[in-house]
Amino acid sequence: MDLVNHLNDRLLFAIPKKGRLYQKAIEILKGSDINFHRSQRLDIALSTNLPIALIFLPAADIPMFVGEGKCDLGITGIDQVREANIDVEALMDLKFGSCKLQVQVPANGPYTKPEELIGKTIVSSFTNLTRAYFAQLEGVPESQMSTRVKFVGGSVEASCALGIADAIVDLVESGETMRAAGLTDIATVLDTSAHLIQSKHPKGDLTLIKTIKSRIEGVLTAQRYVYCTYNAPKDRLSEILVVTPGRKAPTISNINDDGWVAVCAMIEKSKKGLVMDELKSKGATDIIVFDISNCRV
Ligand SMILES: Nc1ncnc2c1ncn2[C@@H]1O[C@H](COP(=O)(O)OP(=O)(O)OP(=O)(O)O)[C@@H](O)[C@H]1O
Ligand SMILES: O=P(O)(O)OC[C@H]1O[C@H](OP(=O)(O)OP(=O)(O)O)[C@H](O)[C@@H]1O
Repeated sequence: MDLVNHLNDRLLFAIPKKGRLYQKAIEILKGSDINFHRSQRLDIALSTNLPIALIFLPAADIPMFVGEGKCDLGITGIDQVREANIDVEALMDLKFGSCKLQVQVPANGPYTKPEELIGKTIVSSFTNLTRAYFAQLEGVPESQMSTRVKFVGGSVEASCALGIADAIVDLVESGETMRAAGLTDIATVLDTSAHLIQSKHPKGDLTLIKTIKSRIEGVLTAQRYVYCTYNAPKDRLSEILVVTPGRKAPTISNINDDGWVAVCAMIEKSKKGLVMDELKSKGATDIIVFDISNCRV
């Protein structure tokens, strides 16, 4: 099938084609019921249930495609958006791909503060952000800065050991790569995570964009919350409800026992242990927690 000829009447949605963001981005699409079949080695996939075409691109190229309006929506790291210095709308923090862009130096070397690197050589894949950071540190425009910034596309962490850099600016999540290369961090240039981004001048159907956004919000909410239900004695209800206020308010239903009601509320997954302990200690019984597979909020 000539896929390119099927793109005109579809909303183009840019997705990272590989790397750290790929798997989680695919999970978001699945959770949002955006079904598609991607043929091997093809970077375009037509959704089978919505007028959407998924365009698989390197994470670093997505800001440009969305910024220039070639794609209406995209998923990429906010680091890539800032590095590309392209004007797009950051619609939503997707809460994955979280890491820091950091200044790193040899752990047993002479540098302990970024100011000590002024006039030295820094290697990074994020040369624009690195230049901007050191120009600001020097207090001069980039055209006048003395710090040299060189580009390396990958394995940036090897640059100091190989003698091409005094320091690097690279992403750190667990810190394993940094420590394995004998480096330590001395400053943070940027905190980043994956975002849903939108063109400032979308060409596609605005209602569809709104629907996609609401579905993705639903996926994120379903990941963050669980559904909690329990029975509560009426005479302690007010103190028990404080524990599970719900997103809007808890649902309270009568049950076939005059002294009791059933309560349902969404609670934060990360707090469920504490919430269940507290409910029990205040007299609630039959406390059950369910995962939420999907929701709209
Ligand atoms: N260790 C990490 N932890 C979390 N997020 C990361 C990490 N490394 C990168 N990211 C995020 O993923 C984005 C893409 O990085 P990645 O290293 O996957 O790039 P890539 O060049 O597309 O893939 P590859 O490294 O496989 O060539 C980064 O811009 C950042 O937002
Ligand atoms: O702090 P950590 O958990 O070790 O993660 C940091 C590493 O992850 C990224 O690289 P990636 O592994 O994606 O490969 P790359 O160097 O080819 O980009 C990043 O560039 C760091 O090297």
